[in-house]
Amino acid sequence: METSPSSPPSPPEILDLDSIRALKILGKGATGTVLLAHDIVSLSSSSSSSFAVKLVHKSSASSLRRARWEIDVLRRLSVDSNQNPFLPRLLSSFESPEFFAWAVPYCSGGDLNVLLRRQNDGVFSSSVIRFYVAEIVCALEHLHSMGIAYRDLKPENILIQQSGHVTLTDFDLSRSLQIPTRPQFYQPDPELSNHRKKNRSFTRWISPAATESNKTGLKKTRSARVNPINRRKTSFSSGERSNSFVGTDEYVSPEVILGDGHDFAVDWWALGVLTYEMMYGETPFKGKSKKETFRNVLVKEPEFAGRPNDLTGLIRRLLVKDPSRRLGSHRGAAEIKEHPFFAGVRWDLLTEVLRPPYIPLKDDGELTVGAFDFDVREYLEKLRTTTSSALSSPLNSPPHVCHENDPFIDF
Ligand SMILES: Nc1ncnc2c1ncn2[C@@H]1O[C@H](COP(=O)(O)OP(=O)(O)OP(=O)(O)O)[C@@H](O)[C@H]1O
Repeated sequence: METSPSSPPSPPEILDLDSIRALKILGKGATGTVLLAHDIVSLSSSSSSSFAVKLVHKSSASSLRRARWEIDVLRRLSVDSNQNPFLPRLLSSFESPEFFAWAVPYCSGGDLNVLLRRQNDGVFSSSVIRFYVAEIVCALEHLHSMGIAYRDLKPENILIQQSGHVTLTDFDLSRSLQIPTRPQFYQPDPELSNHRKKNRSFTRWISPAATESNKTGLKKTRSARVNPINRRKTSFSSGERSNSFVGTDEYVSPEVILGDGHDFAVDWWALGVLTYEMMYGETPFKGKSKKETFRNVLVKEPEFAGRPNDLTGLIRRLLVKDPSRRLGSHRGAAEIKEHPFFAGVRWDLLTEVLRPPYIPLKDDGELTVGAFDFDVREYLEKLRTTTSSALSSPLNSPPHVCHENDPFIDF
């Protein structure tokens, strides 16, 4: 059974659109536009005073519902006891009859998809994969412990903070599910929390070519949503499962395609696809068409070049088609953390790693306040009066291509 979020924390600050200016468009997805903005009242031109503002037009019942839900999740993540270093928090929000706008911390390093494509051979080394996957596991563990299945894990939704650590973004497809009551599901390892030493093991650098931030384009490259091939009506057999059909086709799990209901294990499947993509530069089940991709997801076993090792072993265990046998399905993230690929990882010290694989350059010129900034209200007015596909930005960014085949009927 789906659960409604627990009682909302105290309301965050209202985002005052008259006191902010936008510096550039950071990205456009199916539902929203994300701007880099700064507060003109604070009079500071440093990048640390900048933040990201997501704008969503209430163009349909589904965009309204999804934006409300995303703000709700962010609000819950902002409560002191729920804050996590790999998840965003809500800085402020604003709602008009036509729009939602909300501010979250700015991640200056772009997304993992762009970073991966900029590597010479389009792949990460296993130590870099270990670093990123470890942080993503912690983020998912935290969401699951709050009863939230993320359901949209893919490289485009993993942002790199100025510190080099990751942040998950885009919670509009996430969903509240009942937290499993299995013993030890979310028990942290008491051994780990006793030690607080610095860990410098992840010191490998990524190609310098990656130090440019996302300049390859503004829209997400592969954010096409999947079409339902089987949209059975909800038939929950247990309170922990959801039947809505969501995700991105190459990342979608077998149980979602089959419409059998799904739970937190969908995130561990997507983690397997993501890890495979970081290792080989391509996803394991991609076909020539969506239909072929789904068929592959259902019947094809992932192919691994080279000798088996801990990394391929981890991926294999995550890409088990039966969700009840998949790594993570019984004791959650604890099972994944115990996998030999992570041997030696100090889970409690991830944020203290001094040199993550890639640290974005500090102000690379994009944040020159006053040079190109534009009025957010004027931009909203343009959004209102122009169809999304015809809209061009004040900074001549490419037109937004919308990939949506709205899968949210059940949402
Ligand atoms: N905090 C942030 N810092 C920097 N860039 C960001 C931030 N939040 C979002 N972006 C950029 O904006 C893009 C779109 O953001 P987001 O995924 O939230 O939008 P969306 O409309 O919900 O996308 P989707 O089509 O997947 O639903 C991201 O891929 C990223 O490039």
